[in-house]
Amino acid sequence: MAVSKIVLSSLIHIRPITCAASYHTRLVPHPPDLVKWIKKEGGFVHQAVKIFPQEDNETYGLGLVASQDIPKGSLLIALPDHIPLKFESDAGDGADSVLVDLASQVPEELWAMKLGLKLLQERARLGSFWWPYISNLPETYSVPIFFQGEDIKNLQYVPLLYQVNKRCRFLLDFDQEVRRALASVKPNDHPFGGQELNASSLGWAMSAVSSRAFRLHGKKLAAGTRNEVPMMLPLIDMCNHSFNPNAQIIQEEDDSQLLIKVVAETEIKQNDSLLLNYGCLSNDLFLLDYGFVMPSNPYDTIELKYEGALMDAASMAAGVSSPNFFSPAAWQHQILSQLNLVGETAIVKVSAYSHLASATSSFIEAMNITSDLFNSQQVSLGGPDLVEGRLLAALRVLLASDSETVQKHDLNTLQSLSAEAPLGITNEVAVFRTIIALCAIALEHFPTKIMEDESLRKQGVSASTVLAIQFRIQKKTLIIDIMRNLSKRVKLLSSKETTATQG
Ligand SMILES: C[S@@+](CC[C@H](N)C(=O)[O-])C[C@H]1O[C@@H](n2cnc3c(N)ncnc32)[C@H](O)[C@@H]1O
Repeated sequence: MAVSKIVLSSLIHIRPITCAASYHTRLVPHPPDLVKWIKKEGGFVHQAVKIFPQEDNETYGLGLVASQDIPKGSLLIALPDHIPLKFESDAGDGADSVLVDLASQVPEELWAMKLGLKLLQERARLGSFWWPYISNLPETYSVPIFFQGEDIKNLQYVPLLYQVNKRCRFLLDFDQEVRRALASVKPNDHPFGGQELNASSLGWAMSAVSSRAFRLHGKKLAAGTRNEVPMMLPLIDMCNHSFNPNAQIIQEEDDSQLLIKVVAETEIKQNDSLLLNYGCLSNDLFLLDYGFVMPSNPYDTIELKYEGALMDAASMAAGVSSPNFFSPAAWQHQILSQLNLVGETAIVKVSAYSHLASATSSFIEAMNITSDLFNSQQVSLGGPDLVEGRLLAALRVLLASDSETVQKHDLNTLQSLSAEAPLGITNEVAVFRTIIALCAIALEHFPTKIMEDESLRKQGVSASTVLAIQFRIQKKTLIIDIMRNLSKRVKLLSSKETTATQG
């Protein structure tokens, strides 16, 4: 069996997520009242703020709702400094030093696991100060590390499959590290009160943190500045996400204590949910870290490999083929280097992933995908820029007929979509047609069509299958939207060209 399949089934077998489990279900059946606890600890909760199940979407789980109209600018929640759960590595007993050692083995990009260790420690500690908070956390998370193998395949999007596999692989390896570290620990120094951890409980903690922590200012440093520190904010983290939020988090210093507040950014009507903006993230990150997908996400992108053969195939399909894709002139090559689109950086990218290379390659073999995809440059389409500047500039330059016109422009102009046709209309049309063809190639790589996805989604499939299907529908819709947008631009440019010729 391929390593990846073991990876995936391990996570699933250790802590099965049964169909009955819902994202409403908390760690204990009747957890303490979070609002009462915050107030008892000196915090503030607006009298109209209530915890409520969000009924319109299964993955929403619980949320905060206004039980009456709340004027703009009102203080909704305030947490004194001792309530947020942070990983403070300078506290000093034996148990903490084991935790600090383990945390030091977590790669920076998986920072949520560091705070996750602290969360697990507090979850295991009898009489933990944070138990009223922790017992209110969801029992399960809808992130893809807990998907069945079939649903991981159902995502159909290689860059995300790669990230999911990377996280699963990390959790299995880290499970071993944790076991090794705990084997030699004295009972009094055991950071988890003698309880064993496994990949599944580590995955629970990592997901709890990635889906709920906020990065805010931490303690004051000697230089008077403050670091950005991830922290879990009880009650505040009951707010769901929107790109049009009606609430925002602010931090205030009060007698050198940091106070964390949530304030109404707009007027909030009775029965409206309190919504925060978690960030301008792609659906890959929303799904990996939070376990949901944003429909029509303006920050979603698709990743493509920048590679001569692919660009050539696309330009050929667009009817604008150029030998330059395989053998750029020296001046073109120089610009490609400035754009980081030749050889060297490919190696840097691969080495960043190299500790997971073996797991990844078997996963990718199992998925029938060539690992070559990760050996090349990634460029993106979509998001606010529509076309990543590096790709735009590379195509403009490679499809340009002479160096003189190109030399008239700086790299920023060449990378900008709003710089209208800097190398002439014919060049710009050829560039857009090539990108449209790239989109068509990307679309063909998905094994199913949107219509098939839609009908599958209606067939009473599991919540994680629905999520995987939603994810891939959004990616395909994004590609089609990019093609539409660029086609419009081509039409507009072509009509300008015709007018100019007729004139
Ligand atoms: C910070 S918590 C918010 C409180 C959470 N709903 C609960 O039940 O505890 C983030 C989680 O809420 C859900 N969520 C938040 N915003 C969402 C949205 N716009 N669409 C779907 N699910 C959302 C996701 O499950 C996400 O992982």
